[in-house]
Amino acid sequence: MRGNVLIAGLGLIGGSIALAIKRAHPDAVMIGYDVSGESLRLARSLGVIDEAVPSFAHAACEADVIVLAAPVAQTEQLLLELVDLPLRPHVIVTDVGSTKERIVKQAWPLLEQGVTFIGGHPMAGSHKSGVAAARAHLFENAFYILTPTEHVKEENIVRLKRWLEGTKAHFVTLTPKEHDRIAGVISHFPHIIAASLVHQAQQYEREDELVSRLAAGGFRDITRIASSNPEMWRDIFIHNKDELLQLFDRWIEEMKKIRTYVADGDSERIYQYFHDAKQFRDGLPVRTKGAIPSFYDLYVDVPDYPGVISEITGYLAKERISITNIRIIETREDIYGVLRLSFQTDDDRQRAKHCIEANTNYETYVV
Ligand SMILES: NC(=O)C1=CN([C@@H]2O[C@H](COP(=O)(O)OP(=O)(O)OC[C@H]3O[C@@H](n4cnc5c(N)ncnc54)[C@H](O)[C@@H]3O)[C@@H](O)[C@H]2O)C=CC1
Ligand SMILES: O=C(O)C(=O)Cc1ccc(O)cc1
Repeated sequence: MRGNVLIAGLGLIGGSIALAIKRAHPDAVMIGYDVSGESLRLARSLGVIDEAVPSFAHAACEADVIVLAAPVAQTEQLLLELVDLPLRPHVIVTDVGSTKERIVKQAWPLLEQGVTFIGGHPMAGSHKSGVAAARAHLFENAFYILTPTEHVKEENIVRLKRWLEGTKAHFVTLTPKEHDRIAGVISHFPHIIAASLVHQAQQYEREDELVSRLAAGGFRDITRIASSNPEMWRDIFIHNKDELLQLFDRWIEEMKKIRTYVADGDSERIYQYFHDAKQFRDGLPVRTKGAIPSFYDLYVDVPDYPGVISEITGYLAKERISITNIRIIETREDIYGVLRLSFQTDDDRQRAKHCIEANTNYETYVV
């Protein structure tokens, strides 16, 4: 498809959407806007956008598709800015925010003006942020929720899906309320649990500094998302307050229940508790990418000679370090190294780094 695609907010998600759209529609002109001049420059130099613009309003009026990819509070502001602008009549406005009810509500004045707004949420990402972490394949196989209101014509939903087909995501239509309820359980609330576990460990560490030295394995796995962007999660919690308050209440009841089993030494119930959780979790559909992405990348500056990849994978295989993805990146001044290796866990990545450094003279980088 041809046309001007304006991405407002060039971070991890805006950048990844831009790359995915360009991959499927090479003739589209990708135009970027960001309040941060640095993000804008970086997006341009990484080739994530074709043009960087200083004015959102001006670019919006020339756009055929507008993707709002700022944090949710700023997305509300951007929606306000769009009201009363002389937008192109066929423009499709969408967003990528992690919450939907407040955003869709904020889009009502636009919808009433006859502008097509379709709320969106690609349900994949990372605890990383910024355009440097953007990938065209970030959303492959992930669910991409759309929350069109009844104002939106079916043909425009189809048109948006075509624009977004390079994401290779699976589109699912939900109401904004349904979205916020489900995202609350499986995405938002777990971030509070992860953060609270970290807080708890930090309090214990005041009594014994061994706590953080010994925190590894399971603790690191379950608390990975506590390293996410605090601003982004603050805004999500403010937006999805009602659902989250209910989740807090249910979680407290859940903790009381299992606490009683432990206090009573009720081994059968404790066993059953873990057993049932394992059964449900083991039955969850496995996706190669999506809600829990593997995002532990190591860049290796390798010389350009045949066999260099098998040399490196050979060293890793000897130490039984599994690689989840391997890719040669075109040499560019602003990308570290040329070989990108992805691992399932941070521990694997660290082991790989030591292994490569021990066996070769190649420089390794964790970005
Ligand atoms: N990080 C993740 O894993 C996921 C995030 N989301 C949603 O995507 C949106 C963006 O998140 P990320 O890309 O992770 O954040 P990010 O921090 O990587 O990027 C956000 C970008 O928006 C820019 N920005 C802030 N205010 C702006 C404004 N008023 N106008 C234009 N640009 C503005 C920032 O300068 C930054 O470059 C959020 O709404 C988030 O809820 C959705 C799915 C996954
Ligand atoms: O790091 C992770 O696994 C995430 O939790 C990614 C994520 C963050 C926000 C979303 O709205 C959707 C997915």
